[in-house]
Amino acid sequence: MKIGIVGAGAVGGLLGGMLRAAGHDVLFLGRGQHLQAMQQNGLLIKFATSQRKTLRIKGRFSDEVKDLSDRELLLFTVKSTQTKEMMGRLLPHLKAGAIVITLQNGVDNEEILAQALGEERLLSGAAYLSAEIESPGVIEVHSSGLQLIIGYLDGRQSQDLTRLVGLFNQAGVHCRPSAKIMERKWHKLLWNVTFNPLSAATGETIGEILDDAELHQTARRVLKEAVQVAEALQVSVRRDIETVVFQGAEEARGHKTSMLQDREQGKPMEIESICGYFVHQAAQLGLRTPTIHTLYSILLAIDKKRYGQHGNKGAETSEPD
Ligand SMILES: NC(=O)C1=CN([C@@H]2O[C@H](COP(=O)(O)OP(=O)(O)OC[C@H]3O[C@@H](n4cnc5c(N)ncnc54)[C@H](OP(=O)(O)O)[C@@H]3O)[C@@H](O)[C@H]2O)C=CC1
Ligand SMILES: CC(C)(CO)C(=O)C(=O)O
Repeated sequence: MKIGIVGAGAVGGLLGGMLRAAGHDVLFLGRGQHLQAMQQNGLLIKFATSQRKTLRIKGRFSDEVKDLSDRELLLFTVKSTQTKEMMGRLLPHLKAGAIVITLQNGVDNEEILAQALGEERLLSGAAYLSAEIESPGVIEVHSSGLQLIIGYLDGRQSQDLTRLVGLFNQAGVHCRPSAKIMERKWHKLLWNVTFNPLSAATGETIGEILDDAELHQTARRVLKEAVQVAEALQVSVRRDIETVVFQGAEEARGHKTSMLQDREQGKPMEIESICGYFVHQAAQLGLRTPTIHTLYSILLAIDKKRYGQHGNKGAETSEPD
């Protein structure tokens, strides 16, 4: 199958690399020094916790969106700050009938992508893995497992879905289908909103947040506010969500959230998708989310300092101060 990786960073590079290693024809779209390093030496994937310690991937690495025009499957893995712009650039080059899977965090990317593409060939996926670009051309994987749950937005079961699930499993990525993918994405988002903004604002790891009595209570307040918004939006939230989120956090004690990594690396943070989304929905629903709102203001102020008046929204084209 001809596969294209739209944003060959941590998630895209890792999953594309696994698919390439399984024998698929993969084209990686990237940019900057990371792309140059991949073009020169291939992509190196280091598994920090697994027996299979490294994987050297030789493939096609490009910064030209038009090179994706013969791809049958596209993994959409840019940060959510770049969703709209990237989809706008990709759309004119998409092969008729090509399938797109977004593996981004948050629940708002699907709306933007569906508006451009329609829902017929759009899937969403929840990626349970932890990876980062360690240095140009090198991706380090921190999680011991790589898990994906994928599905069509309307819950449709189809041969295409079965085929895609098989494709990932054959490549060593544990994948299962879901008829309720957006419910899954919401559950992941509830984890992300609980820890990502707080960690990015304070510089603390998950374990440090759990061990600090004040921050721990703040995280619990964030989750309560977020669940209130989710339920007002008719999302079916599991009853034991608090237990599940905080148990999951215990298992990720050493983890630096992607938002904190972005802050430390001078990259735009996914403030709107992870945090602003709740603030804006709450405002429309007439709900109060004071803890989330405070974190949102702090993160916006951080990005304003780094990127100027437009903050995160201007970050695609501005360099950090
Ligand atoms: N990392 C993780 O462990 C997990 C991440 N996620 C989610 O997955 C999504 C992707 O995250 P992640 O992989 O960490 O992000 P990365 O920043 O590592 O990867 C995105 C890549 O896309 C590149 N890119 C952006 N715009 C363009 C462009 N116009 N042309 C070419 N390349 C481009 C980026 O380059 P540049 O750096 O120059 O912008 C970067 O290399 C996010 O929504 C994240 O929340 C979900 C689960 C786990
Ligand atoms: C915790 C993790 C890595 C999910 O697996 C994540 O989504 C993040 O840090 O943003």
